[in-house]
Amino acid sequence: MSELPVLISREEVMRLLQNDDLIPKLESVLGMFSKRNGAEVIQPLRTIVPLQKYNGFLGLMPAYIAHEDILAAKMVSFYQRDNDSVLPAHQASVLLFDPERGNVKAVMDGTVITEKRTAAVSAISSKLLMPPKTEVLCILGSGHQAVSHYDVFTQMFSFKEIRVWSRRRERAEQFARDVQGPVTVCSSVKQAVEGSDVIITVTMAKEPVLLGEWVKPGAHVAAVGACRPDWRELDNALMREAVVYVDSREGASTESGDIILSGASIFAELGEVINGTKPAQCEKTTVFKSLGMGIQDAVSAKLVFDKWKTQK
Ligand SMILES: NC(=O)C1=CN([C@@H]2O[C@H](COP(=O)(O)OP(=O)(O)OC[C@H]3O[C@@H](n4cnc5c(N)ncnc54)[C@H](O)[C@@H]3O)[C@@H](O)[C@H]2O)C=CC1
Ligand SMILES: O=C(O)C1=NCCCC1
Repeated sequence: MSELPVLISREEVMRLLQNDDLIPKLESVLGMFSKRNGAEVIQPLRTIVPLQKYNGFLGLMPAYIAHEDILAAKMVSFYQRDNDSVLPAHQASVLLFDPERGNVKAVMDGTVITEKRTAAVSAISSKLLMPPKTEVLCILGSGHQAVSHYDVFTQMFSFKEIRVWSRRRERAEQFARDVQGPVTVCSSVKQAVEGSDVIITVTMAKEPVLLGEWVKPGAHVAAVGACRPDWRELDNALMREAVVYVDSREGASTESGDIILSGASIFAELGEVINGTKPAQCEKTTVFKSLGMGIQDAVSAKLVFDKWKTQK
């Protein structure tokens, strides 16, 4: 009989999953994915179960990475909650399997994995696509992803100024108190965005909050929210003027309202830039439209499990 799976808590995932280990693994798997070798990386389009009654969704995200022999599946629920709801917007678990035997080796918190790997991928997009001289970082939204993005961006880059905007100013002020280091709280998106070199959108908006007319030519936008085909964070002007990069063409063409509804064309996947088969057009305004991928969760879960084994 196979052994029972180990349970790895949120706190342990938080401690064990470090950006220094995570970023090279993500770069490598994104590159592998973009080679479209179906025997090497298997990641079906995520299945979404809408929960209309509760204004929510359940996403199922399996993946297999052959040369590292990683088989994993994340289940993630996400909800459009009222501003004052005490319930979390996103919750996730990751199952890590033994690919040979088929048993589950570990069940671990996937919420922290989602926060950290999403922010790490945005940091990779910025490393590749931001303008050579970057001084101002702008974060639109002040929730969980805002915090994880702040953490990895301040670890990897040095900005002269970091700005935050949130629908409610007091949330942006709370964010500024919670993070380590100075943050300018802005009263409008326009004020936050104008003059920024890197802009991160991490909101639950369904309509555009970021307008192209405010964006400095040559800036890089990491667009993380709006993960449904009828949701938007960016307006048509920005989507059509910028050079658009994505994590997965299939994912973006199916799930991203910013891409589908604007009619913008996708220039490249991040993995193609990593592989050197498509250029990083840093001199132009660039948008990285992130949707999230099962392979990102799979490499994260394997890192957590391997570290957990050495430390138990
Ligand atoms: N691309 C990816 O891989 C992933 C994307 N996401 C997406 O990232 C976004 C942020 O996620 P979390 O930080 O975990 O959520 P959260 O609930 O912690 O924070 C959401 C933020 O959006 C703001 N917001 C809500 N409705 C808004 C509106 N109509 N206009 C402007 N701001 C609004 C809230 O005030 C809050 O600051 C969500 O859209 C989520 O679905 C989350 C996980 C992975
Ligand atoms: O990749 C993920 O995980 C998610 N992406 C879109 C929104 C929910 C979680």
